Amino acid sequence: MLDHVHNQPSRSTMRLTANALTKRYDEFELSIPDLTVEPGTALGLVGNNGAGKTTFLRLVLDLIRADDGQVRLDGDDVASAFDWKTRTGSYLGPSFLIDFLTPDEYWHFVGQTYDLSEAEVDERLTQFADFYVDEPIGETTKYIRDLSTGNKNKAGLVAALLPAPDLLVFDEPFASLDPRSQIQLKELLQARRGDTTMLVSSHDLGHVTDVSDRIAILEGGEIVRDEPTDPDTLEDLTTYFAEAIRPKETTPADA
Ligand SMILES: Nc1ncnc2c1ncn2[C@@H]1O[C@H](COP(=O)(O)OP(=O)(O)OP(=O)(O)O)[C@@H](O)[C@H]1O
Repeated sequence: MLDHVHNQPSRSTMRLTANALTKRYDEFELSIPDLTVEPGTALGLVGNNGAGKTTFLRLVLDLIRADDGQVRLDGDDVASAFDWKTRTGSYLGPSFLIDFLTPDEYWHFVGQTYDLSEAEVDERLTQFADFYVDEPIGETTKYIRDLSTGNKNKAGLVAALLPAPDLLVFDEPFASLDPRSQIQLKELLQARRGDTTMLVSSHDLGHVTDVSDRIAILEGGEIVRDEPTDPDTLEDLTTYFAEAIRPKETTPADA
């Protein structure tokens, strides 16, 4: 879609809704009765190992099928519609990568799938030159399979950001990145706030708070808290998880 005043692609971000969403694995059940993420909102997902964060993100991306309910993006059920795929960038981990390609080859391959020309991909990659520093962008020679874990993740994160999608979905995007890259990634995500709907799962409470408008806590497959971020969010989250390992002391009056 073109913005005819500026002859540029017009910005439109995506609304995500989940209704009666259920996914079962043996003893585990993810159950999200009703969730809406408004266009341009960044939703952070936190929760202990096995809480269901990745399962939810995989359902959003139609990588697995729900047992009940659905995820809709701008009203379209992700399990049957296609349009959202060309408007979504995602990176859930190294299994997303094609590891017999170099990062440059991979980024151009991804660019083609989003109908970007070679020149557009090259132009867009310049914004990541300080972020992906293992080898200069445009001159990468190492195959993805030979990269360090952090550099693999950076190659995947660049590929997700490259198409400037309306929806970004990231699972543990800060994992294995060096501190400098973590700060740069935060800046890259913060620059898109308001323009892009984002789902970001992370165990780094500080980073996820910094890049999110809302934080949802998942516990045992359910969203047990979902609140806008504010200056107290990081402390509140830290207290929440600390209390899970050190339950509040009971006072004599409670006994
Ligand atoms: N393909 C599968 N087959 C069986 N069980 C699965 C499968 N995928 C996920 N699970 C189970 O679903 C539950 C939720 O897993 P999930 O990966 O969504 O959690 P998570 O919150 O992302 O955890 P982590 O923080 O460790 O990444 C776990 O009990 C997990 O074992």
